[in-house]
Amino acid sequence: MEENEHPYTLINVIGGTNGVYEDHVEFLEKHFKLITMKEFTENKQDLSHKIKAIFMWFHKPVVDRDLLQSLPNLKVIANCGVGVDHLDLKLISSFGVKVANTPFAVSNPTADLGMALMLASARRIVEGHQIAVSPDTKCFMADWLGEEINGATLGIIGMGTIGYKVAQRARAFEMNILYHNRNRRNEADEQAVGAVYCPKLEDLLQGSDFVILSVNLSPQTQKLIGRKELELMKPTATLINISRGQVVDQDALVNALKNGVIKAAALDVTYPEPLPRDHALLHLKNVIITPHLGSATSKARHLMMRNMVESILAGVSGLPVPNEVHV
Ligand SMILES: O=C(O)C(=O)CO
Repeated sequence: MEENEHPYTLINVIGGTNGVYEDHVEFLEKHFKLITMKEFTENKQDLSHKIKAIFMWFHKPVVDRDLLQSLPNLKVIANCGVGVDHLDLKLISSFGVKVANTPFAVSNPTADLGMALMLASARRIVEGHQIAVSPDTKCFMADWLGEEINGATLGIIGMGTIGYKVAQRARAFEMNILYHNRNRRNEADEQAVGAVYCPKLEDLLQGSDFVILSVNLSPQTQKLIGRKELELMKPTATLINISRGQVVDQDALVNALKNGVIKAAALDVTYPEPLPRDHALLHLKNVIITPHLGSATSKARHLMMRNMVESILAGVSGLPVPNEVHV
């Protein structure tokens, strides 16, 4: 393809662990002329009218009013992942720019990770590994007792695509399922996984052995789980977060974990990420933390990239944008 046939796009990070991998770059280059943020900054005059799309890989580049003003022909921003809480959707839409995300690419691996965290916490996998590899360990199969999840009650807060996939998995583990969501799911969906709707969050919190957070971050869900909510949970319960760190009041969580208000937490997300090395959550024995691994599988990352390319190609051609996020 000739260079001038390419719709222009803007890509920020290439290479590195959090970047766009080499084979992904080759794939993108089949469709687009790629311009890095650095190249754009150094040559704004020439490039600003040419750029029609932003390829947003893990929150980069930062899209603010200045950037939007400097890209008069921008049509679409494709965001990797489902969460768009780092984007000011109203501002972007006021520039006539569309935003797309990749909800289907991330839902299975994120739901899998929720189950992995629940099982790891219940069966003390991380502690078990440390015991197994410790030079001081003399005997196995002693007192490292955990809990079984079958027959336990899982409360799912946020029954969107990811929450529902968690429910499907939990059903296979013979768990009882409660859920709380803005909108109740239809009867067929509920029956397929045996989920019971809790219009009141407190009923879910009081009745669950494991509580998993799979809500979007919004002003309504910011610090949804604070001191009051933690105190409603069973002292034997575990909190699992696969949504966003800000959904939990972390100071309240630290207190709850230190004082036996709840038993344990398993967190794929924190605020900030990573936590400062002296943060209390990193030093509590009853906490497992993973570094935001929800969508971190090679299958998901490739699918994300493919979905983003599809959204950009449609957006720059004025066609309906697949996976458009509406304000
Ligand atoms: O898709 C996202 O936004 C995620 O954070 C997946 O973990």
